[in-house]
Amino acid sequence: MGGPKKSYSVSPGDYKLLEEVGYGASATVYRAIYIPLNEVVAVKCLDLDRCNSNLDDIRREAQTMSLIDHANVIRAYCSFVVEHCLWVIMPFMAEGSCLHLMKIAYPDGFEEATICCILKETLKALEYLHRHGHIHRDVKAGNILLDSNGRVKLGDFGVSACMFDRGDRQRSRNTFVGTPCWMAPEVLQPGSGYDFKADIWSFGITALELAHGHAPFSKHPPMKVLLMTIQNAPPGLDDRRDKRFSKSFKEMVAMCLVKDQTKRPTAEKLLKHSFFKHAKPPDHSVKNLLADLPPLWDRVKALQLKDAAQLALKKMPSAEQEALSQNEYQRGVSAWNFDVEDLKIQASLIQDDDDEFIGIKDDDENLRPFLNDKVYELFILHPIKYLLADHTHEHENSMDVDKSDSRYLKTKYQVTETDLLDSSGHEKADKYEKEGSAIDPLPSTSKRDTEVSHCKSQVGKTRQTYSGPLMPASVLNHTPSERGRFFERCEDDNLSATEKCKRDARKAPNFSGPLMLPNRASANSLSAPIRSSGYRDSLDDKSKNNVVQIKGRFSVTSENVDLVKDIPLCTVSRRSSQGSPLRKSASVGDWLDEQPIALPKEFSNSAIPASILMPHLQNLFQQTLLQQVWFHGNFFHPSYMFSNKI
Ligand SMILES: Nc1ncnc2c1ncn2[C@@H]1O[C@H](COP(=O)(O)OP(=O)(O)OP(=O)(O)O)[C@@H](O)[C@H]1O
Repeated sequence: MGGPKKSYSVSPGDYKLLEEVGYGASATVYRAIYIPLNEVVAVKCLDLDRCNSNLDDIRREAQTMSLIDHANVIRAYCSFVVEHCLWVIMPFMAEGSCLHLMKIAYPDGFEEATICCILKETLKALEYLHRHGHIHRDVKAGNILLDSNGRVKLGDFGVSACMFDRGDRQRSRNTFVGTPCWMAPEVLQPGSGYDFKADIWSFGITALELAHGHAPFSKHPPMKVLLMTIQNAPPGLDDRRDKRFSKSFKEMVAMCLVKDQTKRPTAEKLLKHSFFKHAKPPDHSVKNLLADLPPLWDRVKALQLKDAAQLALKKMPSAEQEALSQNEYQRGVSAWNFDVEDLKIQASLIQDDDDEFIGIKDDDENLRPFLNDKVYELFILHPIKYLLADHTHEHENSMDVDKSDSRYLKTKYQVTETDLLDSSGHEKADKYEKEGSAIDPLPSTSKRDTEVSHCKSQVGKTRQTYSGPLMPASVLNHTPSERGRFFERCEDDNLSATEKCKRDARKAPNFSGPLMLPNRASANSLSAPIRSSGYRDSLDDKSKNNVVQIKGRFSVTSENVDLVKDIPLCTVSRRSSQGSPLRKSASVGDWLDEQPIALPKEFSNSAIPASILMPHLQNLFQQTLLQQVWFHGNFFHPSYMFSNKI
């Protein structure tokens, strides 16, 4: 928009990669200089090793992204393949995502005026995308990006959706991408198709995320999130709990979070809602949020550190973890227990909205026994305070940190798992419980110092939370050798940025991003109508009949979807809860052939019994995990995964 478009070369040598400014399930994002124009850009390095897609398809998808032309949507300047990566060159959004901003400085969410402004800009982006036939499919605070002027753009459009797909084009159009907490019920539910209204649901969830600092159900394991989305009443702003928000905000959110997608408003209509009438311009209200924050890359490192600490906790042997997380285990919400009976228990434990608040602080709270109070407060609860402080004398009691604390804070980010955890976490937990106070930090050792100096930001890239990731048991229940492998991935300062990028692309997978659920080909059957208007006419007649989804200019159809062919079957067989054998294919289609999942009419959206939902959801998970097994080949061996109760 506005002015002639600059052109950007497709030569990697023209880009100098600088700091890492973001990471997601499929990509690492760097700040970079485009040397010919001496301009700062963002380079998103997508890992091609993990998708096995046809490169032409991926390129075409990226080109589609480059045609996007709207002030509120991130546009790709160009894209090209560099060894194992697809590099997507984009405008650099210097303040990163709203999610990062909340995590670092606004853990309880933003004020209403700010939320209103961010949401309005996001809605304009959605209105544009929908009008042009795109479904974003991953609307969330993590994909709402801010620049230094407070401008708001919706990012992560298009490419990531295709990155996880495998094989031919038709098949790739039959894969759903999303992140559990933000996924609309119809997307998860057997027997229903979905369309652009799924974005409106995600938009409503994003509104709650911006209001509270986290998405509803975000601390629950993905399986439970799926169940809650389908079975519970829609989340919303509560009159009692959310007194600080206006009636019109609450009403607007409620309109988005209607389970029946046909009753949700379009983006265009929503823009006319009274809530958005008095939205302030972003350079006013959003820019204020950004004052006095450290540079994005420092924030990202701080968050990686926090994630690493949380991950370190989760990597503890199960007995130790159990000692710390008795409550969680008792509630049946341990992350990766896929036993159907257990899942039924989990479902029966889902009672009311308050449930989501039980777990909100779990991750942070779980770290408490292992950290000195001040370290805990600085690093975990208020990382921004630490970032903003003068660390020149951090070894000398700056910020009132004891000398013993500063062993953990040697330099800003040089803290490893070893620093954060006692070698005997269990003992520490016991001691903590007995004494009811924080435990003194471990003495620093030379070995630890060596590890510290070698491991920096890499650890954070395997972040894992309950809200987003699908993390197989094999990841959580690490064997010693896997733990070793994890911490092998240390920063080598001698690597050039380009080498770093290439190296990152080969890293172990990160499951913390979007959940990819195979689209249900039979469920989204020929009869599944596209409920959208406006862009349907652009589809040819043949595809109209079989449309299950529209993605970009491309329609998703159910014909020619041969999901079984050329996808290896896993050797392990398994039974559904009804006792029918499920074939272990990476596709969903063959399973669907054997196990039609259309539900009897009497089961309304919110009243599907767990006994019916469980096999379905279990299957979705299973398929997703199988996808991951297939993608990552040697890294996760199916037999290992299935031996872990999946
Ligand atoms: N153009 C940009 N400028 C600055 N930061 C960016 C830019 N694009 C992405 N980021 C940062 O990088 C993070 C990851 O990017 P992105 O969401 O595109 O990756 P992904 O692997 O597709 O993520 P996801 O897990 O959401 O699918 C974002 O959350 C954001 O913080």
